[in-house]
Amino acid sequence: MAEPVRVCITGAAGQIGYSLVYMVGSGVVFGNDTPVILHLLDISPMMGVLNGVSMEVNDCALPNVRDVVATDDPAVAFKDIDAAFLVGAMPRKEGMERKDLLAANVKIFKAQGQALDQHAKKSVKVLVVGNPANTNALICAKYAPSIPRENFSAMTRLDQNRAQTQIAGKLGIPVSDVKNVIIWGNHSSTQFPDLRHATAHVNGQDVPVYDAIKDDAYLKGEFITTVQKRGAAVIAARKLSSAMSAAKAACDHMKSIWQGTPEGHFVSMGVFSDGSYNTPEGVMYSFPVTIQDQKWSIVKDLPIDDFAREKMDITAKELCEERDDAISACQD
Ligand SMILES: NC(=O)C1=CN([C@@H]2O[C@H](COP(=O)(O)OP(=O)(O)OC[C@H]3O[C@@H](n4cnc5c(N)ncnc54)[C@H](O)[C@@H]3O)[C@@H](O)[C@H]2O)C=CC1
Ligand SMILES: O=C(O)CCC(=O)C(=O)O
Repeated sequence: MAEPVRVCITGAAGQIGYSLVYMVGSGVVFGNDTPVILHLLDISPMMGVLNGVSMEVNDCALPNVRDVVATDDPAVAFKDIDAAFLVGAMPRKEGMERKDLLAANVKIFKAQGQALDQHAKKSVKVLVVGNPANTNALICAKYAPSIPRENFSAMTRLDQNRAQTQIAGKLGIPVSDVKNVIIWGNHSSTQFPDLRHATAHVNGQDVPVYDAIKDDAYLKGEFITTVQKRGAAVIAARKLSSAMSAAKAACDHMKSIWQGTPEGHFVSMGVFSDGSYNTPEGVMYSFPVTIQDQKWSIVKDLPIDDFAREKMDITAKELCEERDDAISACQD
């Protein structure tokens, strides 16, 4: 068996945490041959609940879980960790946009960036889930200057999973037969779920989704708004934000980082823009990436038509505004 991987989950006493802790412990992310030591962080008033979560993980008798550390001290939670799921943050309520959370949540990510900088391994891979995820990831990386900024990413995998599922449902095929859907930009209602480069496995071959569905009005209209507004639809139905699906997407994202992407497949995640596709350099923009040896590369040179360009610019503008607001909130 490999050496244990130390994995921190923040907000571990919350909704997403409740599913995520189990999934990470089950071996689906780091591999069945890789033991994990779970570092669970939440705030002091939640320690009773967190201890209950910790008891339950132990009671799951998961062969991969070597130890569980439950704490309200970031210095303990981030000590020598290899991977972090930063979930702990306030979720939005009905009627709010995710950016309405910025002022409250961004300071958490400033403080956690500083703590990661001091206590985590320099090779730590940090996935930011707490909203607004792209901008929180940017702030977290900014305050952790000793950790390479490529090690930080923001979650748009839930949007990718939602988009794939919509298309699979429309075609009546398994979700695994839809590939290379792209989420561009922000994990917000301005995101652009793009099917121009996606394929579906139909009648024994991979065909472009546009050719398989043959309904441009749907693909450029209802499909996009359904994915953009899916988070709000779940809140309206459940009176709570997505949790099980968010935990699954977080596992998919970290598994892609840890285990790489299969040949010919790409996945979407928020990463630092290098200006690719004329996006603003330095914001955490969601791009299609491939991953090898735990390093991501933006998929280059995909053709972008006028329809896509306009949508990619709208979400870029929002990310620049969020970045500016976040930087001033951190100076207050
Ligand atoms: N990027 C994405 O696709 C998604 C992001 N989210 C976001 O994830 C976040 C968490 O959502 P839920 O688990 O539903 O919320 P929740 O309210 O059920 O749990 C959040 C937990 O974080 C804890 N927490 C708050 N401040 C903390 C801090 N400084 N350090 C450690 N823990 C802290 C809380 O005590 C609570 O236990 C929200 O911001 C939500 O909007 C949710 C779904 C999808
Ligand atoms: O929509 C929200 O604000 C909470 C959960 C989320 O980000 C999502 O479901 O996509």
